[in-house]
Amino acid sequence: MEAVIGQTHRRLLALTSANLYLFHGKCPSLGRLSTYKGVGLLHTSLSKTQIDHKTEPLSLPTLALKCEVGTRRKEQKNPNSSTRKTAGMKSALEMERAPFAAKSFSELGLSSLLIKQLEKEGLTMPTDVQCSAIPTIAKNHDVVIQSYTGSGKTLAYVLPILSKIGPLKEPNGGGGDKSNQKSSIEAVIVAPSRELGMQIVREVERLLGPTDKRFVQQLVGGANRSRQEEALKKNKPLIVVGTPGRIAEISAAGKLHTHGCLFLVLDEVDELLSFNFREDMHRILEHVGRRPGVAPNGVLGPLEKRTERQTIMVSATVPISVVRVAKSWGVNPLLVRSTGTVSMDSGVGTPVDSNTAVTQAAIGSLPPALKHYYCIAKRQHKVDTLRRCIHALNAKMAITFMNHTKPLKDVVYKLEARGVKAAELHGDLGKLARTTTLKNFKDGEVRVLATNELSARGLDVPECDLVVNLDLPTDSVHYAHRAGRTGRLGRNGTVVTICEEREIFVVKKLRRQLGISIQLCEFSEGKLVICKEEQDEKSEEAVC
Ligand SMILES: Nc1ncnc2c1ncn2[C@@H]1O[C@H](COP(=O)(O)OP(=O)(O)OP(=O)(O)O)[C@@H](O)[C@H]1O
Repeated sequence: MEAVIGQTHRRLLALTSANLYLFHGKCPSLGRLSTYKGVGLLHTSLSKTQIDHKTEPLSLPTLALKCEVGTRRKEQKNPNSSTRKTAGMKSALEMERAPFAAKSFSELGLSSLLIKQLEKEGLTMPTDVQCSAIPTIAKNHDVVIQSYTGSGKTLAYVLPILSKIGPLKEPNGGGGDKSNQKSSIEAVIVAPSRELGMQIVREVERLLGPTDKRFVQQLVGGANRSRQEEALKKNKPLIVVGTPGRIAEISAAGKLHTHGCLFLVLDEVDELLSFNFREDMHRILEHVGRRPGVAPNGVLGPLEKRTERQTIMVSATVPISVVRVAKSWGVNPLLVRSTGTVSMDSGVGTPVDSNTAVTQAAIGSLPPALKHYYCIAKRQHKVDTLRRCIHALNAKMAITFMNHTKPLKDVVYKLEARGVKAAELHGDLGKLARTTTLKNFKDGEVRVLATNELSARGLDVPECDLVVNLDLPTDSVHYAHRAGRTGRLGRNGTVVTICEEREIFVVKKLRRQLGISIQLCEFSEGKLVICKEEQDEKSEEAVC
C-alpha cells in the first residue's frame, strides 16, 4: 500500500495512533518488564520498502516495520521451538504510534500560501505538538515547547513564523508581494551546533522554495564569516539561523540589525544555557527585538526602534534552569506540549533538588515506541559487540555514541576491518569533513556513524533505526537526546547501551529516572536474546 498520509488516511492514522502500538507502545507493564523473569528472543527486520523517503513524503509504508517477537528460554537454541508462540506478545508489529493529530494544517490558522506549500512538500497532517504550538504562537504568546525527540518541534515554530513573515504570510498581510517586504531581520533562530543550524535552514528553505530561499540565511560557526556578511547585505534575509557565537560576533561587528526583530527562537534551549554560550547568549538576548517591559516609562533611548519580540524556547528536555530563564527571557511564557498548553506556573518547575531536576527534565522526552536494551561487554570487546548488535538487529543506519573524540577513530577502523562501512563525526573535524560525513551517512553510503555528544541533539536522520551507547551517557537528559536520534516521528527504533559489568548500576538508575524498560540482552547466533536479570536491586547485579 503506497498511501501518502493525507485526508484519506487521517482516520486510519487516528485509529492507529489510538490503538496500534502493539508491543512496547501500549504495554502497561513496561516499567515492570525489567523485573520480568522471562527470557526472550526478539528479531527485528526492516522491510525493504519501509523507510525510503529521502524525497518522498511520509507514507504509511515508510512508517511500517515488521518485528517478529517471540520468547524462549535462553538455553533453548532451537529457533523452531514452540515456545516462540507462547510468548504472550504480538507476533507482528506493523506500526508504532505515529504522533499525528487528527487535524489538518488548514485547521490551525496558517496562511493559505503556506498550506499550499506544505501540500507541495507532501506535508498534510500536523503532529500533536504542532497542533498545540501553532495556534499558541499565532496568538503572540511566548512559549516553551517541550515534546519528545523527533515529534516535529522544528515545524511547530517555523510554521507560525512563516505564516506571519516573508513571502508565504497571509495575503492580506502582504504575502506574495515581494516589493512589500521589510528588509530587516524579522526572526532569529539560535541553535547550539552548526549541524542543527543547517538542518533548520534546510527545513525553512524547503518551505520557501527555490526562488525565495534567499529569505533565510545561515550564520553558523565554522563557515566563512565574510561570505555570510556579504550575503546578509546582498540578500536582505528576513530570517537568520545560526550558532550563538557567530550571531553574536556579526551582531557585535554591526553587520546584523535585529532590533526590529519579531521572533527569537532558542532551539535546544537547555543546551544554550551552558556556560560556553553565556556571553554570546547575553548579547543575543539584549539585541534581538525589544524585551517587553524594557522601558516601562516609554523612555526607550537608543533602543527606540525596537519592537517587542516574541520568545520561543524549544527542547525535548526542560530542566528547572529552563523554567527559570523562560520566565525572565519571556513574558508569561506558556508551556506547550503534545497534550496541550499550560501556564509555566502550573506546578511546572517547582523547586526540587538537583537529582530530581535532571530526572524531571528527561521525563516524557523519549518517543514511546523506542525499545531500549543493554548488554554487558568488556571494554576491549565493545566494538565487536556493536558489530554483532548491528547484524542481529539488521540495522540499516546506526549512530554510536562515545564520550570522547579520540577513540572514535579506533571504532571506525575496527568496524571497517570487519566490513562495516563507518565514519567518525565530531567537532575536531573541519567544516568540510563534517558536512561530507553527515551527507554520506544520510545518503546511506556509511552504515555506522561513530560520534560524540555533538550529534546527540537535534540531528534528524529519519532512516536511523539504531542508536548504540558505547560509553554511558552522563545522565538521563543525555541518554534521552542520544536515544532520540532513532524512532523519529513514530518510526521504530532501538537503543542499545553496551556497558561494563561495573556500570550496570548506572543503566538501572537511568531506567528508573526515565521510567522506561531497558532490558538486559546479549547477541547470540545473529539474534538479540533478552536475558534474565538478577532481581536483587541492592546488590545491583545482573546475570545473563
Ligand atoms: N507534520 C509533519 N508531517 C510529516 N513529517 C513531519 C511533520 N513535522 C515534522 N516532520 C518531520 O519529522 C522529522 C522530525 O522533526 P523534528 O526534527 O522537527 O523533530 P524534533 O521534535 O525537533 O526532534 P529533536 O528533539 O530530536 O530535535 C523531520 O524529518 C521533519 O521533517
